[in-house]
Amino acid sequence: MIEVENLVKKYGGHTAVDHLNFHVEKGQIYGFLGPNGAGKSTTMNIMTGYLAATEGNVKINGYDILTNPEEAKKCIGYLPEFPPLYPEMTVYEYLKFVAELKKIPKEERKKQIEEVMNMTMVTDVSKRLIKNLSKGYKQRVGLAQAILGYPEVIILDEPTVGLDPKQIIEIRDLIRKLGENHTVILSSHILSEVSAVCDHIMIISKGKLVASDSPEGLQKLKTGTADLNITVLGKKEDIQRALNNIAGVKEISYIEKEDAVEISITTFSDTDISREAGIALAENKLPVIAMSRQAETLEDIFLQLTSAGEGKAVGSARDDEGNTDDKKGTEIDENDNTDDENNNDEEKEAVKITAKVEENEDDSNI
Ligand SMILES: Nc1ncnc2c1ncn2[C@@H]1O[C@H](COP(=O)(O)OP(=O)(O)OP(=O)(O)O)[C@@H](O)[C@H]1O
Repeated sequence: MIEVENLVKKYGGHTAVDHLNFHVEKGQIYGFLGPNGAGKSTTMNIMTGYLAATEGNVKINGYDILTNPEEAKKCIGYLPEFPPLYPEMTVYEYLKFVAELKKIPKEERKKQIEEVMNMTMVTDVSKRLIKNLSKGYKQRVGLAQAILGYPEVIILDEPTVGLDPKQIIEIRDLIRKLGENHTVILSSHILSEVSAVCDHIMIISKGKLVASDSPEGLQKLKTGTADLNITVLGKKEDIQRALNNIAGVKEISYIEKEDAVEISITTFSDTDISREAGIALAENKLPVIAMSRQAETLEDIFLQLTSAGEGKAVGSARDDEGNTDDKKGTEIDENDNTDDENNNDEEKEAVKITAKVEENEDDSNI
């Protein structure tokens, strides 16, 4: 349905998209996931004919987007990161204008406009000027114009940005519904967003595809470990002695503070030694002042993939022949993240900030 081959985009000396290859099959929801600046919008703009590639090509239903743009574009509905809305038009006028541009037969226009307005929940504001709508409602109008004409492929660049939590859930439901009859590709920098709705996730980092798999397949990239962090009052030697005989410990490290020791114990995720460790420390009169256990999450994998090595392929990314690479996780070069440790921290921070923004998103409705 969509074939992206050897795609490269350079902005001056900066390579935003770096030899991307992937295929999109009919009737699935694909998530294009990557941190800010990974190259998602650039790739989507090239796929939809908004931007020319430096190298490589994109075919939609066999039509080359560069040499046969009219036929290729007929198959696509696109919600860009910044939807090209006309602020002086009402919602209905704008959708009518888009329906004309998309050459939807006159007798079908009214019905289709009403259907997509219902689907995107903008019927209530159909007579309002677009410039007076909130960001959330503008985004829905952008989505409505992408769906008009019911194209085979719907491409959505960060479709839930600027929406409040309730609207995010509504738009996710809508995307799931669209996925029943359309191929949908959506981009996001939020892992929970794509894992909630997508059948297949492509992770992009620094312009390269670093993983391409189902959410379940990506789960398998987990190392299956959990970290138990304990802060104990006492001497390191006494604590070491107390914890010495506990089975199931993969790794243990101690950081000595003034009168306390911070212990970090790595175990397999199905082994929880918190109770045993607590008892052993209590029996040795070593007071525990804090204890927490954290299993590795899909988010950790996302952070590892987008900060490790310079975009080495993992997961089952297809090669040019459509073969899949089954060596899941084996090609992440752990020694190759020389200057990326800081990025990892920055990205962790970015993920935290994103989560906060999602939680606090303003719901100023219209
Ligand atoms: N017109 C442009 N001129 C120069 N550099 C650009 C231009 N557009 C994008 N870039 C750069 O290309 C890289 C990829 O940008 P792109 O917008 O595709 O990333 P993204 O993954 O969509 O990020 P975001 O989620 O922040 O939109 C970034 O480093 C960006 O600064």
